Amino acid sequence: MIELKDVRVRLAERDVLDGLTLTLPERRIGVVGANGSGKSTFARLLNGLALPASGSVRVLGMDTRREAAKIRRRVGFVFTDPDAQIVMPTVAEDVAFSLRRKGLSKAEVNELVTDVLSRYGLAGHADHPAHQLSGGQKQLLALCSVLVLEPDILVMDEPTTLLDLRNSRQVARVIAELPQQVVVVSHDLELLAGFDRVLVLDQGKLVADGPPASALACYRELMA
Ligand SMILES: Nc1ncnc2c1ncn2[C@@H]1O[C@H](COP(=O)(O)OP(=O)(O)OP(=O)(O)O)[C@@H](O)[C@H]1O
Repeated sequence: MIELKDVRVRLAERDVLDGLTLTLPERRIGVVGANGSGKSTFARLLNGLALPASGSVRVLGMDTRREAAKIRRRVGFVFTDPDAQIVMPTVAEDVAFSLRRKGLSKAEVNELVTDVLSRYGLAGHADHPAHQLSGGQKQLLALCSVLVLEPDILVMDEPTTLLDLRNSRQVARVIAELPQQVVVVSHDLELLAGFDRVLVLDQGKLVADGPPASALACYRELMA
């Protein structure tokens, strides 16, 4: 559960989000809006990477201002650029690196890594250099490295921006099958069409909020 109460975010002496009051219990939540409308800032609010200047953000019952470290352990964040998230030389090592703080044995780590890579079609690439994967495979690897930690909530900032239609659809299928709550910032309207709820931001304000059909119609009108 995610709850925002009268949230305002200021960056460089400007309100980039304002007046956001939301309760988000749905499993698949999309966020759409023009460039610069505040979507990434909204995503960053959900794990305490951005903090409200006023109002409050509560995630899993915790206030992001007071318990950001705890929240970050339970909210997985997938950034737009997978290269920024890949830190180890090979695919398997990169996923294993995510598990370094879990205190698991080598065999347990190997089992979890093998399992997540095979679930997302990367098993054959386990020993390949991570930076030589295609853009889509890198995006899947970044997702694997977050999912292996079994977060309670997954936040994704434009997860299909770099992808062709086939890989976008693969990520859409992955998202559809995930058991946890997922919040996705995206310009990919095909992806968001299958979600439970879509928020439309414009100049830092929530201008539409509802099922994808009506929210995306509002977004299209805004962009016309
Ligand atoms: N660190 C920062 N310092 C100052 N201003 C910032 C900072 N980060 C973002 N902004 C500003 O806040 C506003 C919202 O940015 P944000 O990245 O949240 O928008 P967005 O909707 O995700 O945009 P896009 O679709 O282009 O990724 C923009 O005007 C941006 O210039």
